[in-house]
Order: sequence, then C-alpha cells, then structure tokens
Amino acid sequence: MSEFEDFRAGFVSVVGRPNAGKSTLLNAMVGTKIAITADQPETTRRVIRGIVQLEAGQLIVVDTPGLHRPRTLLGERLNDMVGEALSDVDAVALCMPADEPTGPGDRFLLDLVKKTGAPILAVITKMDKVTKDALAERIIEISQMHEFAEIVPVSAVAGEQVGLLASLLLERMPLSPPLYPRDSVTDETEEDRIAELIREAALVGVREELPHSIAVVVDEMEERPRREGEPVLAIHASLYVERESQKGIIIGRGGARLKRVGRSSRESIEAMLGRQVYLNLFVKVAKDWQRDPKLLGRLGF
Ligand SMILES: Nc1nc2c(ncn2[C@@H]2O[C@H](COP(=O)(O)OP(=O)(O)OP(=O)(O)O)[C@@H](O)[C@H]2O)c(=O)[nH]1
Repeated sequence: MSEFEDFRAGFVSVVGRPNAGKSTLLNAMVGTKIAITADQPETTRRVIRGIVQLEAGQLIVVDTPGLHRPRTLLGERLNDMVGEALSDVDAVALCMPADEPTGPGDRFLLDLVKKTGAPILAVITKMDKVTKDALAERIIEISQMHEFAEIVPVSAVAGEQVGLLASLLLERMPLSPPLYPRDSVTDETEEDRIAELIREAALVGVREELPHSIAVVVDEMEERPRREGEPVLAIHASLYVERESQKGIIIGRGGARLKRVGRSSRESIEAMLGRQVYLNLFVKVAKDWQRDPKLLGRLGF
C-alpha cells in the first residue's frame, strides 16, 4: 500500500467581491500570513497560492484580486488574472460577507464561476459581525441564489469553522499524491512576500487613489557578516509611486512616515523569516506606471 493511497490534493479558487475577506480567510486556512490584508478594497494584486496542509491532503488555494470594472491597464490585467485563476480548479469558494446583503457583484461572480463546472461552496465570511438571527436570514438569502454544494459560515478573525471549510473543500479534491512539498505554505518567492509586507505597511492610513499607486520591488538581498553572532540579512527595496506629489505623502514630514513604514515592515519581515534583518527603503517615482506596459512588466505585473 502506498503512503498516499487516500491522499487528496487539488486547486481551490477563492473569489468574492472586494473586501469580502478572501485574504484573511486564506491566511487563516494556511495558518500563516500569505496574503496581505487592508481596510481598503482591492488590496490583492497578484494571484497568490497558499497551501493548506492537512493530515489527509493538500489544498492549493488561489487568491484572486477583487473583481472590478477596469479603469486602467492594471485593472484589465487583474481581471485577466481572475480568468486564469479560475480555469482548471477543483472547487470554488465564493465568499460573501455576513454583514452585507447580496449584490450585483456577487451574482456576476456566481455566473462567472458556474462556467468552471467545479463545485461551488458559498462561504459566508465575517460571521462574528452579525447576530445568530441575522446569520440565519443570510443563509436563507444565499441558499435562494443558487444550489450551492455547501453553505459554510466562517469567521477568519475568530478562527471559527475555518477547519470545517477546509475539510469540506478537501472532500472535493481528487485523489492525488501531494502537489507541493509537505512543509511549504506558498509558491511565492521570499522576495515577493517581503515586497508584499512592505506594501502592506505602506498602505496603512493612505487614502483615495494613492493605495493603487504604490508598488514595491525588492532590489537586492545580501548576507552581512557581523563581528559577533549570525550574519544579518540586508534588504534593499524600492517603493514606487506614480507622481512626485505622492512621494512627499509617503515620506512624510521630516521622513517620519517612511520611518514608521520601515520599522513596521521590518518587524513583520523578521517575524516571517525568524531572523534579524536590516531594511533599506527607497521611494521612487515611476510616472503613471499603472498605465505603462513596460513599467508594469518591470514591477512584476
Ligand atoms: N470581523 C471580521 N472582519 C474580517 C473577517 N475577515 C476579514 N475581515 C476584515 O475585512 C476587511 C477585508 O478583508 P480582506 O481579507 O483584505 O478582504 P479581501 O476580500 O481579500 O479584499 P480584496 O483584496 O479587496 O479583494 C479587513 O479589514 C479584514 O480585517 C472576519 O472573519 N471577521
């Protein structure tokens, strides 16, 4: 009998309108921080795979950028990524918040994911935000939308029913040996994850169009020997904005804001890597990068 005879492994697409709680759910399922979260909608830019390692199998979770009407080339690319993320999945988790009624965005997404032919599980996110009665009503409302494979209320923040959701998804995965090493949590590179942590820190408290103008690239990482103890990891990263005026906002009076961003991203990078790092952040202007195909490519889109 082979080691993985009853093992299941497959791909799950997590979809939902902006701010539905997809990234928080993904992090809770994986058990570590893979996707960054923020209060502003449309924080998620790239398709991130988180790998949920379970006793009896592996869920490769694809996090999709919130669907929205494309206004820029970046917007169009994001929507293309949603299409790619949806092809060839074994199950879809359609996230809808408990504290907001069903809207046209949810129905649009439902029609889109129906085309995959994969089982669709309705996930009612943020259940901690509503009363039991309100949740019961929301379940009824969602059950009338479509014949879902399951309707699962969860709270990623409180960790409620996240494990149940994972096992309901796993039941729908094909029998397969592990698709990724048993100890990996993502297929993102370390550089990408570091850049995302810096972007997350830079997003705190910024408003209007600025969040979409920020991109982060890790330029270089080097081991720096020290006279005593372990070497320190030096990270050089560039934080791009689209206009000179935005540079001032990011840097802040006397560099105070940039210092805060540097400190908090260094702390989260150290927590992720479990070691001390030295972070060197540069703020640069890449004029209108969201509309410039060459710059988009260079910034990793
Ligand atoms: N109370 C509560 N808040 C939650 C829960 N899950 C997510 N949130 C909050 O909802 C907001 C949006 O969460 P995200 O996970 O970034 O949402 P998203 O769907 O990935 O958003 P996009 O990147 O816009 O697609 C954040 O402020 C989260 O803290 C939950 O279970 N309970």
